[in-house]
Amino acid sequence: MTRDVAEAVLCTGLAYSFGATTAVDGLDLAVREGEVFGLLGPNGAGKTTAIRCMTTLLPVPAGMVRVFGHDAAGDRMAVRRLLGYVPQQLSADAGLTGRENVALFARVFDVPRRERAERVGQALAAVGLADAADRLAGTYSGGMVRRLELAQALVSAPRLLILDEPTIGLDPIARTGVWEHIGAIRAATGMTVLVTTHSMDEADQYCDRLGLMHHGRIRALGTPAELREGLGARRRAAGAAATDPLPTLEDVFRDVAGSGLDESSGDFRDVRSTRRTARRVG
Ligand SMILES: Nc1ncnc2c1ncn2[C@@H]1O[C@H](COP(=O)(O)OP(=O)(O)OP(=O)(O)O)[C@@H](O)[C@H]1O
Repeated sequence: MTRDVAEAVLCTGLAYSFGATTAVDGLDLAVREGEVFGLLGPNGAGKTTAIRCMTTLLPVPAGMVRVFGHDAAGDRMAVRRLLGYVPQQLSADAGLTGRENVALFARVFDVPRRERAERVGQALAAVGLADAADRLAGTYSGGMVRRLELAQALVSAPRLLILDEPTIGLDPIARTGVWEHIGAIRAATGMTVLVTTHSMDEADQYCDRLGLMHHGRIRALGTPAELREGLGARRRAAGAAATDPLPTLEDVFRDVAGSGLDESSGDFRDVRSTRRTARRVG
């Protein structure tokens, strides 16, 4: 047990299938306490399914997932108390104000009644929504909705924040805003962050370490620089000139995922994702 405690998340041979479809296929992963860990991978790689297992939303056998040493199967409530989760799907209610949305989560997560109003105010301030707190969420821009969802996840003061594609569908300024708030909150609290993203630029800029998933498993793991340099070294060993430019993260991604980027099934999923986002922010 003590060996695992420094790890915010430890997945050991994590496997999950939907009927005949294997979504996660023996995932081994350790997310270290305090880091921002990015989970990358083409559409259908199994990222969301893996995350849903970590959050206990999908049931897994004992021993496959531990969160700060607590087993996701045997100790579900302890795991849930430790984490905040921002799913891809809209979790804010357009008919409530920002403050009411966050207060709802405070109640659900058992924030003590006496502390609730203060904690809700703090969470809204932490994501830059103090001034807009009493407006209906239906009047918010896409970036504000995402930050509101961040506040909902933060109100229970989680040690681990899990975000599934937090910037999808947002313009560049709103994206930067979301990341800056995540960075500031993490600096203030030491919280661990696990994030999925399709943006190589964001992964490079904001994540301490990355895991590239393909067909349900981690295929490459390291800091963005380690991943780029590793591919560069393999290319030189295979005959590339030493003067060739260093590979980009996108090159690393293509090297790992190969045809996964071009699968026609990915296009449909992409479109579905984008539509989902358009609906959320519309
Ligand atoms: N509820 C479900 N029922 C059946 N199959 C599912 C379900 N959810 C996911 N899958 C399948 O499991 C596999 C992994 O999907 P998952 O959503 O975990 O991938 P992902 O890496 O998160 O993809 P994306 O980047 O598009 O979000 C895919 O083949 C997908 O079609």
